[in-house]
Formats: sequence, C-alpha cells, structure tokens
Amino acid sequence: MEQLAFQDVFSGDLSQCWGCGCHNPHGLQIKSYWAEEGQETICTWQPQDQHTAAWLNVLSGGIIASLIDCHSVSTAMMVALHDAGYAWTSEPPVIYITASLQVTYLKPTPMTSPVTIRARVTEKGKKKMLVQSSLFAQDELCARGEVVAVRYTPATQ
Ligand SMILES: CCCCCCCC/C=C\CCCCCCCC(=O)SCCNC(=O)CCNC(=O)[C@H](O)C(C)(C)COP(=O)(O)OP(=O)(O)OC[C@H]1O[C@@H](n2cnc3c(N)ncnc32)[C@H](O)[C@@H]1OP(=O)(O)O
Repeated sequence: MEQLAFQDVFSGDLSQCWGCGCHNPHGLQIKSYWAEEGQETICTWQPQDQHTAAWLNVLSGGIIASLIDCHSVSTAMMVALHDAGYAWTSEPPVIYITASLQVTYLKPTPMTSPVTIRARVTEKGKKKMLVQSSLFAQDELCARGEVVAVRYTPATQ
C-alpha cells in the first residue's frame, strides 16, 4: 500500500495551499513524510519545465523557497501533533503558518532529477518552532532553509 503523505489527509482550506495542497490542481502538490518519526521529515519532488529560472536546467529560486516553506510548515504541524499525542486527522486541531522564511542558495539546482528536502525542528517554543532544512539535487546540497512557524488561531475560532 502506498504511504500516506502528511498533506494527503488535509481537507478543506488546507488542501488548497499552492505549495502543498493536494486539491490545488495549479500548485506544486508536494508530499512530506517522516524520515524518522517525530524527528526528521523528507519530501521528494520532480521539477517540471515551467519551474525554470530562465536557464533550462536551473530551478527557480522562488519555487525552491515555496518547497522549503511548505515542507517546513508541514513539518512543524506534524511535530506539534506528534508531541501532543494527537491523531493525524483531516482537520488538524493545531495549525502553524509561516512567520519568516530564509533561504540560502548554495549552488544552482538542476531540474532533470528530483529534489529532496530534509527538515527538522531545531527549536520549540510555546507558540513557535524553528525548522531547519536542506535541499539536495543529485546528492549535492544546493540550498538551506530556516523557517519560523507560528501556531495560528483563526479569528473565527
Ligand atoms: C492568515 C493566513 C492564513 C493561512 C493559513 C494557512 C494554513 C496552512 C496550514 C497548513 C498547511 C500546510 C502548510 C502550509 C505552508 C504554507 C504556509 C503559508 O504560506 S502561511 C501564509 C504566509 N504567512 C502569513 O500570512 C502569516 C502572517 N503573519 C501573521 O499572521 C502573524 O504575524 C503571525 C501569526 C505569524 C504571528 O502573530 P501572532 O500575534 O499570532 O503571534 P505573536 O504572539 O506575535 O508571536 C508568537 C511567537 O512567534 C514569534 N514570531 C512572530 N513572528 C515572528 C517572525 N517573523 N520571526 C520570528 N519570530 C516570530 C514571536 O516572537 C513569539 O515568540 P515567543 O512565543 O514570544 O517566543
């Protein structure tokens, strides 16, 4: 049986996110999984021609930022759910959003093979988490990310 990705269970608004919503047909539809339960996550994603940064075999920096953003915030949410002992459900009781996103582009990222992002939460506060990530292509480290994800309470709640 195929493994379920974090994003596969989100429904409603969460499933419409441009970077990771499984029901947004125009989006990147990334898929994140545990590499090590509760600790490290992994996302593998194949660029398409339209994601180019002008040079045909160089991935757009904006797309790289979106991949890191969505994989990192999904990681923060899943770590928070894991730590609190919540079941993994379609309407998670804990939502995190991006407060800040920093990307360091180390080398051009080729598009001919999948990119892989590994992330882990390196600092946990009451309302925020720091998520650090590394993006690899063809086994080379091409970018690093740092995301501050903050627990979000919709005004309607
Ligand atoms: C309204 C948006 C709704 C979107 C819902 C999306 C849900 C998706 C969820 C799941 C799907 C999977 C994943 C998706 C991935 C994609 C996610 C995105 O692209 S989200 C869109 C882009 N981000 C925004 O539009 C945020 C706009 N900013 C805000 O709403 C606020 O500024 C917010 C919530 C980030 C913080 O405001 P406060 O009032 O709730 O929080 P305070 O109490 O001020 O801070 C809490 C802690 O966070 C730190 N903090 C806040 N902002 C920080 C920053 N920029 N850098 C560092 N720390 C920050 C503070 O210092 C504080 O830390 P101390 O607890 O005291 O240690």
